[in-house]
Amino acid sequence: MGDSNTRYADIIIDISHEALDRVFQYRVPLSLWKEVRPGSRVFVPFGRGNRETEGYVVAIRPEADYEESKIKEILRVNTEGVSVESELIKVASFLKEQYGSTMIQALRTVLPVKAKMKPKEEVFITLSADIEAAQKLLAEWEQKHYVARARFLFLLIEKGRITKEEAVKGCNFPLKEIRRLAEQGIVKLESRIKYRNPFPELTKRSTGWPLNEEQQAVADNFQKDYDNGKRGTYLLYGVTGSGKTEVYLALIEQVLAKKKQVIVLIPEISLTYQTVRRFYERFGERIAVINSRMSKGEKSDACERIRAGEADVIIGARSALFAPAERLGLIIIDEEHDGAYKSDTSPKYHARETAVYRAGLCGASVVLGSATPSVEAYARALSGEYKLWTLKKRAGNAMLPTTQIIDLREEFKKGNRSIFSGELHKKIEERLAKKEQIMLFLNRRGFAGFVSCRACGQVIKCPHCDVTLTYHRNGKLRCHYCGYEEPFIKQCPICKSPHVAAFGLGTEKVEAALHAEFPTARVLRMDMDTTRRKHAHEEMLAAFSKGEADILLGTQMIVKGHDYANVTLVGILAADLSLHEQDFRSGEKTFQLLCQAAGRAGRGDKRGDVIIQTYSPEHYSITTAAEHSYENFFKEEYTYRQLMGYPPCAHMLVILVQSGDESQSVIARLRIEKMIEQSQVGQEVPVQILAPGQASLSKLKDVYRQVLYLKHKDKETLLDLKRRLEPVLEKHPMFAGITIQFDFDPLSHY
Ligand SMILES: Nc1ncnc2c1ncn2[C@@H]1O[C@H](COP(=O)(O)OP(=O)(O)OP(=O)(O)O)[C@@H](O)[C@H]1O
Ligand SMILES: [Zn+2]
Ligand SMILES: [Zn+2]
Repeated sequence: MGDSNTRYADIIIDISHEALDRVFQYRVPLSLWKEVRPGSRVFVPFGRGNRETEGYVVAIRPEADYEESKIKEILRVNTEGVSVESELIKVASFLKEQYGSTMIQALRTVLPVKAKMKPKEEVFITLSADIEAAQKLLAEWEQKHYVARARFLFLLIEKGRITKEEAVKGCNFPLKEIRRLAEQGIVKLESRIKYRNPFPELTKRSTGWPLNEEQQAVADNFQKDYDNGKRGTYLLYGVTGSGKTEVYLALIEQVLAKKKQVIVLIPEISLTYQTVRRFYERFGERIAVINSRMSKGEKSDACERIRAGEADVIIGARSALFAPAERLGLIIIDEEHDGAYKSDTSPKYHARETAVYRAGLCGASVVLGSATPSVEAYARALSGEYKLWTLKKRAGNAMLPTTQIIDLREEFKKGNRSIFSGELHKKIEERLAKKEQIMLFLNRRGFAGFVSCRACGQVIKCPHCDVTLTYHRNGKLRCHYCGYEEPFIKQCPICKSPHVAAFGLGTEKVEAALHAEFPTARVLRMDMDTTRRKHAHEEMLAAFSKGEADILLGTQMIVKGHDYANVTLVGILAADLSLHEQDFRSGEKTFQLLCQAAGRAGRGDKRGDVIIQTYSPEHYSITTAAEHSYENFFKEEYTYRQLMGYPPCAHMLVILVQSGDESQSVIARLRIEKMIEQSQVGQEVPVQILAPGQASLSKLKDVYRQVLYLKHKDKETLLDLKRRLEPVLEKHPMFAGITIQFDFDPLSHY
């Protein structure tokens, strides 16, 4: 055990991704105990000459990993100003603590990418003359035997764009000559810096729409708090099409006026031209976009601009939360309910909580926006932890669509074996005749083989867990929460119908049905298959928005934040697929999908219709979505979570145990289970342990996965348990070669 009079600090010297594996240990002198914390900047003797070098403290420990006599001491703390790195290291420490991971994993998550060398400025040459003129010129030059010149022009015509090197070195055509061609308007020279603004053709508009009354009230409220120095977390709950983006733009303007920076998080899939251009139109060159398709160099460049303060509106997906903004004043999280805000690799952090933590460190506010807030966020808004803003009406003249629920069991009884109910069929024909557009949405979640009865809609569930059983290749039905199993009987337990089957309905099948029933309709199918190619997703949406198709058919990916004025019918083909996922959040996910999908209808001047086809017309997720009533949905859902002890009413910690050896993974899981059980003896309210054994994804890339679920109403109790467990898991010989991951309040099942 460590002497209680010693304290050690893990320090990183070179703060870049590449060097992150290397942590150096130093002793913290007693006089510095108070000051030295994760994130502190300190000076230490480093290297052979013990040069005084600056480093960052990333962790404090009571024990040393090396021989005591070899450990050097920290010299002093750098108190000059706070650096954004210090802040991000504190965030990493929070991630490790709250979500469970190693400090290195946490640091790699938060620290900005630094490319070793900044990318050189590259000069590109493109044609400015039209292609026919260029070809004529090429023929002329070839005739005159202008070899270099002709070679250059030929290459340019072929490739459309070449680099200066290709021209000068490859074609032996001097830069001086290229410049002359540019002066004559034949070619154009462009420097690579241009990529910073992907929308050079857009001109900055100074103002947007004048805000309507509801929007203005929100903007005023924020301004008042901000001016009074009040910072906090706000939940902007605004129905689909209520103009939340316009509100964000107004809030950003207020914060920029205070010379602060803003981070705007958008789900990756919505990070499209359509959304980003609205920010460009308002803020022009002050924007930096960070997305996962960027190269390391581009990311590093964006980070440099942010740190230098050249860019002060940062837009990106989840990881943009860690942008090195030194003057951060506001973090906006759009579509706050989206599952993509939770990381699926360690540390499995949630951007919402992490944003609130980071904002707290630097005196920023957080605005969460959604038409269908997560149960977590709304519960916190009701409890007063967040401030709630509501937009009840659609912006402009648009009205919320009318919604009709169609019971697919009735259709089956009537003898309709088509994918489309009679009502939906009729409405599709009407829209085609009127040249209005249609979106058909296929709920593909929970596709993985839940079993239901086509005659009565009954879904086969676990008797202990209120989740669906899933069909396994071994011919059994299984519960992924508790491990319960039963044989698959091809007869409905309720109505005795033999039409019991693992459910499945693919987009291709629907497309074929559309062609058969509506032969003249132009159909655009959007799913994982048709959008694999880069930019395919955006191109298809653009084509649909230009009216190049009558029907857009797709999965989840078509529901996100699109704004098409001509869409007046939205059909949801099988609304309940996601209801039967082996997941306590399935009711919430279904409600969100339905509302967001329905929200695409009638956003222009014409009122929209929504048809929801389902086998569970009485389920509250479906009825409340049809009423556009988030409040009613929330009441039902919250009661259910309370009853079952699910988040946010209680907390859940998943421990995932992985090993290449099956029996080792089982033994390790059993060992942990025993340790936890023993630790709970005598506890007034013990942690509840659910141990289904193998995860539903029981083997992944030859790694066996065992899982434990821990439940307790106090988050602290679970965090404390994790804290006590971690050092044991690290050192105990039983866990050598075993990977153990934590997931706090999971968003998906294991
Ligand atoms: N004050 C306003 N006056 C007129 N039109 C507006 C106003 N504010 C927003 N709009 C328009 O209303 C439409 C919906 O706005 P926006 O996309 O911001 O809504 P949203 O709340 O983000 O919707 P969703 O959650 O469905 O994505 C847009 O076309 C927008 O230009
Ligand atoms: Zn069960
Ligand atoms: Zn039945």
